[in-house]
Amino acid sequence: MTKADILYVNNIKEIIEDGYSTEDGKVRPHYKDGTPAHTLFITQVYEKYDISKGEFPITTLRPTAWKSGIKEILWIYQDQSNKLEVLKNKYNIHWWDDWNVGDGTIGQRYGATVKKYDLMNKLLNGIKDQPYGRRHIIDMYQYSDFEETKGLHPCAFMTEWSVRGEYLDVTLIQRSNDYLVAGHINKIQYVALLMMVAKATGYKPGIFAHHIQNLHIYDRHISQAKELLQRKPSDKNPKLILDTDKTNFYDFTLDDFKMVDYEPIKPQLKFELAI
Ligand SMILES: Nc1nc(=O)c2c([nH]1)NC[C@@H]1CN(c3ccc(C(=O)N[C@@H](CCC(=O)O)C(=O)O)cc3)CN21
Ligand SMILES: O=c1ccn([C@H]2C[C@H](O)[C@@H](COP(=O)(O)O)O2)c(=O)[nH]1
Repeated sequence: MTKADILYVNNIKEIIEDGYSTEDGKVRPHYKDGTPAHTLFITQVYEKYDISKGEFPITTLRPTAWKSGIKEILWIYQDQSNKLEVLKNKYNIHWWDDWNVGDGTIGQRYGATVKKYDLMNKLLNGIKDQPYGRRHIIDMYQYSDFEETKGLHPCAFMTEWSVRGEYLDVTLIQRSNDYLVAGHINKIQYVALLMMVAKATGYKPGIFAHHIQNLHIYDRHISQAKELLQRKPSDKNPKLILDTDKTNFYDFTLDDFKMVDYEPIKPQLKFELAI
């Protein structure tokens, strides 16, 4: 059982047993049939994985769409796009379709924000020019962007980066996390980003930390959560590897990544999305 599996099971148990229910109030998301999508949630969850010591945040209790997750990261930070057409045609990902704001985009959000403020280049140049700087931050939570267009506010919205000798560490700050639909994917995505930024700036991937303000399970996902608690994890310790000589951040592709020792428990679970 990996560290990730232990934390995954503990968080699911804590949410089911001690989570606070939103049923006493109004909520924004709803299911396709119009029913409000309530959650059980816990707050201020913090996890730390030392990638340089072989720790890796992937659960083996279910398959994780890690390839699609990495492709979404390329869409945000390399293409710096908010266009669903790019996500579909270039990467064959459809999971943002329900958040089309009406013009084929997800609004002035995520990749469009990275582009508007040139956040990725500022980060890469900042780390190269002043390694021990304490201002290496990407912040996609921009209120002026929210006023510009409709759209879901970014969930995994901020990263803070630190050089520590030969290592690069990152903290992902996430305001809201749909634990069973995206929780497992979000972590892999940002380890992949850590690996790419580290390679592009000449460091080794160090510590990945993740702070989640509101970690929730939707009411229509509770039976799947209980099913996960019944499963026995794999005895393997999977790892993601970025295996390439490339050093230009914008040249990395999915094919440069390999997942080794990955034998997740099947079958995959199905979820009704809260929109
Ligand atoms: N309620 C909610 N949860 C989310 O996780 C979420 C949103 N809304 N809104 C925007 C995006 C869309 N996200 C999604 C939506 C669906 C899948 C999903 O269905 N994943 C399946 C299929 C993977 C595949 O296509 O390969 C999975 O097995 O992980 C994943 C992330 C993450 N975000
Ligand atoms: O990368 C992502 C994107 C979205 N989510 C989830 C978290 C919430 O369940 C919804 C967003 O709803 P809000 O009411 O805006 O919080 O999407 C995620 O977990 N990861």
